[in-house]
Amino acid sequence: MEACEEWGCFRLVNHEVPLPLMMEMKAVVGALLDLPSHVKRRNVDVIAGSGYMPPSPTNPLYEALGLYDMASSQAVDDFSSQLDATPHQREILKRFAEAIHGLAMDFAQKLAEGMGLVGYQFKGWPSQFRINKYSFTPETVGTSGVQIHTDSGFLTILQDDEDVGGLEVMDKFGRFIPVDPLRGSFVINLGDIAQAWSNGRLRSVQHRVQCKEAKVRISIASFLLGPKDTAVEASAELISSENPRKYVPFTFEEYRKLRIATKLQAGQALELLRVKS
Ligand SMILES: O=C(O)CCC(=O)C(=O)O
Ligand SMILES: [Fe+2]
Repeated sequence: MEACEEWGCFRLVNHEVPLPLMMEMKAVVGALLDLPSHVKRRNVDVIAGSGYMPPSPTNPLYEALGLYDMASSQAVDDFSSQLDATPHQREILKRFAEAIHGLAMDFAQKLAEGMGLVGYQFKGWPSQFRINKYSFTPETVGTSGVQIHTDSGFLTILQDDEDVGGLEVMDKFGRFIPVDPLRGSFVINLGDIAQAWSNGRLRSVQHRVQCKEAKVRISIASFLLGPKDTAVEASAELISSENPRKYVPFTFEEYRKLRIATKLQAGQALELLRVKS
């Protein structure tokens, strides 16, 4: 809880996702991202921005494939079919999605307990999954692979590249701190929804990816987004006269649209939803 409040992120070790599954998953996503562009383009958006993101003028070295909703075995199957995944690749994608969704649910539950909320339910919260490839070159060393942002959802389970570093998180004083790779572990990031849901107690961490060396870097980010149909709002237990409500209630969908429309990617969109005092 201290890490979640002070930093909005931490490295998770001693979890139950088997190392061989993590390594096989890394190999599978590497192979999928190596597919020809016309195949990757079949991975179309289910919600805005959820599908294939080809290299762009702003981020020529970055591309990503995505899947919404990883808690749905049908969606995992559809994703696999779009990319002509082999039976082995399908099996790995399925097992990984199940394991990570389970971990996200467990961790969310622990966070709720840590906040003193009894019986809070995250059931039905959708999750999205994005596999990122950064094709760094000698010329790009020192530049940004992904610009500074916060994650818009509740929490992110990131399997960062176990060899190639570059992830940096911002501390409370605005300094970027490198997060060195650690094989077999995950980085947990809290996002904007966690900050609103906790009435500002949990911190949505600003982070970016820098190119440190001329290598291919692959990361697997799984986002537990937010409630599907109900509003994001801090529970009554967290509100008091000394600690009044900080954000107006909003739905995840509204928030996503706000982030896209305003192009405010580093947490400033949430500030627009602050209760005016
Ligand atoms: O590639 C990484 O390590 C981080 C990616 C990231 O921040 C994201 O996909 O939101
Ligand atoms: Fe992120």
